[in-house]
Amino acid sequence: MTQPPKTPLLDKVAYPADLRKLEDRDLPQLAREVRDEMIDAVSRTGGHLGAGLGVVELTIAIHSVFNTPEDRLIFDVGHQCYPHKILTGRRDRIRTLRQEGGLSGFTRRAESEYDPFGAAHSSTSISAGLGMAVASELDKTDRRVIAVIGDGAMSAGMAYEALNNAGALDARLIVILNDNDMSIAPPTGAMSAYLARLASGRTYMGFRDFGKKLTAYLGKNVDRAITRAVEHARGYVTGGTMFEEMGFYHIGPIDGHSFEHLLPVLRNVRDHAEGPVLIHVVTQKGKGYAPAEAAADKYHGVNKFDVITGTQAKVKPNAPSYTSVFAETLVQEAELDDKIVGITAAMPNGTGLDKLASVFPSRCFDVGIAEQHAVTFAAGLAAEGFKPFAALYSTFLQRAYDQVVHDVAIQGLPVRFPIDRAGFVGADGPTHAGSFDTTFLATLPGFVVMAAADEAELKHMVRTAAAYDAGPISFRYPRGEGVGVEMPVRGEILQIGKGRVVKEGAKVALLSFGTRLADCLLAAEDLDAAGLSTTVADARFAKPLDHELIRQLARHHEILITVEEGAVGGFGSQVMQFLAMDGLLDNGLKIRSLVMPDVWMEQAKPEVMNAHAGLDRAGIVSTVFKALGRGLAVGVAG
Ligand SMILES: Cc1ncc(C[n+]2csc(CCOP(=O)(O)OP(=O)(O)O)c2C)c(N)n1
Ligand SMILES: CC(=O)[C@@H](O)[C@H](O)COP(=O)(O)O
Ligand SMILES: [Mg+2]
Repeated sequence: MTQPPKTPLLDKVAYPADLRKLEDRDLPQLAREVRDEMIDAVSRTGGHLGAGLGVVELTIAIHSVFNTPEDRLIFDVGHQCYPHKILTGRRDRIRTLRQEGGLSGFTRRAESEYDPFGAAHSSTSISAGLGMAVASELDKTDRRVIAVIGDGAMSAGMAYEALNNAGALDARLIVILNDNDMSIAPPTGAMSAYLARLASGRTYMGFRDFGKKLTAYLGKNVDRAITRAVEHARGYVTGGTMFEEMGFYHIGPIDGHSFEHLLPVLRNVRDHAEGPVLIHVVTQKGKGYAPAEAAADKYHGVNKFDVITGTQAKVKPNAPSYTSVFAETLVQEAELDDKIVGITAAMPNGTGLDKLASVFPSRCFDVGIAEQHAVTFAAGLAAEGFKPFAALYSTFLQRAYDQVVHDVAIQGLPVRFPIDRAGFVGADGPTHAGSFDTTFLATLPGFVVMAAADEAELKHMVRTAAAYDAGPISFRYPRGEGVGVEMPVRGEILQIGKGRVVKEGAKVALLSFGTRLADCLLAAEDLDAAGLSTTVADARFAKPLDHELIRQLARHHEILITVEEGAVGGFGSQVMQFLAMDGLLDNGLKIRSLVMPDVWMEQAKPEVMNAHAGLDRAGIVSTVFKALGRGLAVGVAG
């Protein structure tokens, strides 16, 4: 491990107020030191590296020019905010990023007054900023609001809804479009191509001169149409037509790594802008760290790494990851069925759909950060007889809920929903936990909702989903590696609504939905050893439920425990509702539902989060003992 870098200038800058005492000529040195500090910190913690490296100068320039935190600075997604955290009183904890008990990897209101709006999901900054700008006008304060949004985040519909509204309201909002020509993967879509044209066809302008000219044109009482015509005639403004037509004053492209470009523009905008302004800033993801600059993904998200070589720590997996099993099985099925197509919302690598794209490029679609569109696009394909797999992370599927309900479920369209990152995801914390999918899907009439207990089950579920044409169907699986079970050459088609008994017992029944099955089996060992003969069943389906199986478990056991890595309202609630309506609760059955607790659980390793949630072996055993009114037996896990 290398020593932390020497940072003499940064050592004098704990807060933006310190930064504002520096001369402009000191800022490049400060930027070098912030970069060194960030690289060192992330090399120890892992996390989002490339995006933060790309906005070091921009972050310094904004804090230097604007009066944060009184002026509001909002980072879209928030994964690029590490330099901001270093400069806003959190440097002493920067090496706790994303660790249990440490700093969040995103902006969070609870963490600092310099984080006026929390994020982690993309494309919310312009809306939130507009709300704040309007609040400032209503409150008659003289506050500036700055939203920094990436070119990837600009692919989401919500960003355009906000631009549309901001232009109409003529609010005093400053949008900085941080264009590094990258999303997590290379960006896709017509908008990305448009930005690339704006950025590449022009040279950066002479900004000292430009800054002076800008002054005259930014006031509220200025007729922007005349101003624009004059500017175009004089060549002060290049491109940007689309933003201008939406009512924004568009400046750029400007070099986001040059303080000479950034400072005069930001100062002019601060002092003179009255209406909405969009500054198109061009940056390089991974800037200033050679291994990141050279990497195809620009080190978007990294494990711990060696600072000298850039080599990331690799943990040797014991089993294939769920994502890779899904991806390989989908390719296998797609080879046999040309109606299968894949859809990702800007997560080709994370969902494994890059594998499908490499084999069948014309049958795999990266639609950008556009989950709502992804789902309705899939619905359109399904309506025409295709078999779309809309592969989304559980947390991002939340954004497309009305599309799931209105465009897919009500019409009974056979869209397949592979749901990755279901359950606790670890370092990304509560914004990314896959908590709610079972709850919000199993409540929809006609939906088939599955969860894989291990990687072989996942293979069966991919095949089952491919074969199922009667309506929407989903299957969830977690982040990380599988259990290490033997894998079938090809998945089986599961009978819809049928679970399986994995281990027979007589007194206690553990009914698992998803990958908690492994802990149920371990808990059963402890319970058997304590004289409590335990049955373990894998429900496979939260909808339709296996009524026969549940009846059998309820009738022949004293206690029934459901276990799932999801929020209340999901599988356990479905089971409870069935038991209640079937009269099976009337005969003294002891039933407990183990779910994620009703709090926003902070980041930690997933196994730690499961233990805190009482969803691990010890938690299951302890629930059984409590239900039976017994203390924990000595020697039993816990
Ligand atoms: C709604 C939503 N979908 C997907 C993601 C995953 N995601 C995080 S960052 C990112 C790329 C963002 O690209 P950009 O805004 O250009 O920022 P950059 O990393 O290039 O700085 C994606 C797809 C997300 N955070 N939120
Ligand atoms: C910021 C963001 O939303 C993504 O970068 C996310 O952190 C990726 O998560 P995985 O590492 O689970 O793919
Ligand atoms: Mg980008």
